[in-house]
Amino acid sequence: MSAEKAKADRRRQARVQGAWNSGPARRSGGGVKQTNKVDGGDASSAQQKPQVPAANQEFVFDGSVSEVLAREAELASKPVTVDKDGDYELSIGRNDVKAVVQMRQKFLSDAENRRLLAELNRLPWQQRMGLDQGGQPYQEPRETCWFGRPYTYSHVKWEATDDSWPQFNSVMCNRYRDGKDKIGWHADDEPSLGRQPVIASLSFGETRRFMLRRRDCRVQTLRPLIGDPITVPLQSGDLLVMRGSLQEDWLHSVPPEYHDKESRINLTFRVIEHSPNEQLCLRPGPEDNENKQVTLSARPGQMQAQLCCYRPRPQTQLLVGTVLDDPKRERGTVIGSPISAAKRFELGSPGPRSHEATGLAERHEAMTVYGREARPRRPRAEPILSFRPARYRLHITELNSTPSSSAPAGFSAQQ
Ligand SMILES: O=C(O)CCC(=O)C(=O)O
Ligand SMILES: [Fe+2]
Repeated sequence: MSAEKAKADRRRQARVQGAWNSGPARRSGGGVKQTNKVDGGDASSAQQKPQVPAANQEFVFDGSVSEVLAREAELASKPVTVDKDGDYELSIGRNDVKAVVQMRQKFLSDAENRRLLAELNRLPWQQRMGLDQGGQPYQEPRETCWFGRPYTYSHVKWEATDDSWPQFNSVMCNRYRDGKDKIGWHADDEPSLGRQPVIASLSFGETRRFMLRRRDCRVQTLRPLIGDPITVPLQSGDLLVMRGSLQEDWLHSVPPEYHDKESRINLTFRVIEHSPNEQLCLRPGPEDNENKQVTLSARPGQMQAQLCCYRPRPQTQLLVGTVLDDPKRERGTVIGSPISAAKRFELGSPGPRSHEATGLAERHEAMTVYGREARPRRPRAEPILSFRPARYRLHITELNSTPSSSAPAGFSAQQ
């Protein structure tokens, strides 16, 4: 059977097993259930592709993952617009974590929106220089402003409504002065945001198109079918929340417009878990013997990563070198070569994007890295993110050696 025919068969099968309806989602035992609430787009292209859903209908699916993928592919084969309030499940990612956008139109009242917009225009906007992927400098095609920890902007208050809402501690501000200003395809997937971050975006001023497109496809053969972007027209006062695997599996952008546009301001509220290469400078105070520790990252119901610094008894010969993991004791211990001078520690979790933190330890001071399980708030499902001491790499270099120097002084260990 040719690949084309196999694809067509899969799509036909998905059509037979799934059914569009306008009522509430049907419960089913077992299988994969996916509820999509998407608009179908314009009528002319709907004619070419007969299985496109009508506006506001729901698709309830009982079937295998490959059938769901075929269904997704069919949906993605024509442009989709997210322009109504609702929670949109765009795809199912690793560990069955869904990529979700939540739309709340007119989240802010017009009066509140106007008042905030006037205030926002007075922020210290800058047009900053960045480096593109080839390392070439470029000027950002919009104005930006950042408020990180501590969070000082106080006009927008977020009350947690349930424990899946994080306590935002930072906000990225973008000002698109006219239709030419834009932000290119990207995902907010920096290590400092943690895995599967919740990002809340508030828009002010001119309506602009926020676009979403699949970064990749889990089933290679479907790749050509997954590609048309989803359009989210973001109007003044709209709240859009990105969560789940959205940053892993999707890219987003605000493209330039080819007709006149007024200025638009967008705020994206985020949780910065830690800054890469942050100097933790964990040192027990000279006078006291107090141990110090810092939490690198913590998520409700999941492992907490901590870096702990303590002053051992004077007669202890301190050894530094690798991180041992003892799941029973739930801690890693730093052992190895003796510390003779101040050392720099770089702590990173493995994987394509490593989370890194740097700590300092002086003679007679020890660093311990450990993860401990936070008390789960709800029954633990498949963990989305777990920090396990055994998976940490600990690099030890002399303080005065540059990070890029080939072989670190001392030694470098990887579990
Ligand atoms: O302007 C927007 O709606 C999106 C901004 C954005 O994606 C970002 O700041 O990362
Ligand atoms: Fe973004």
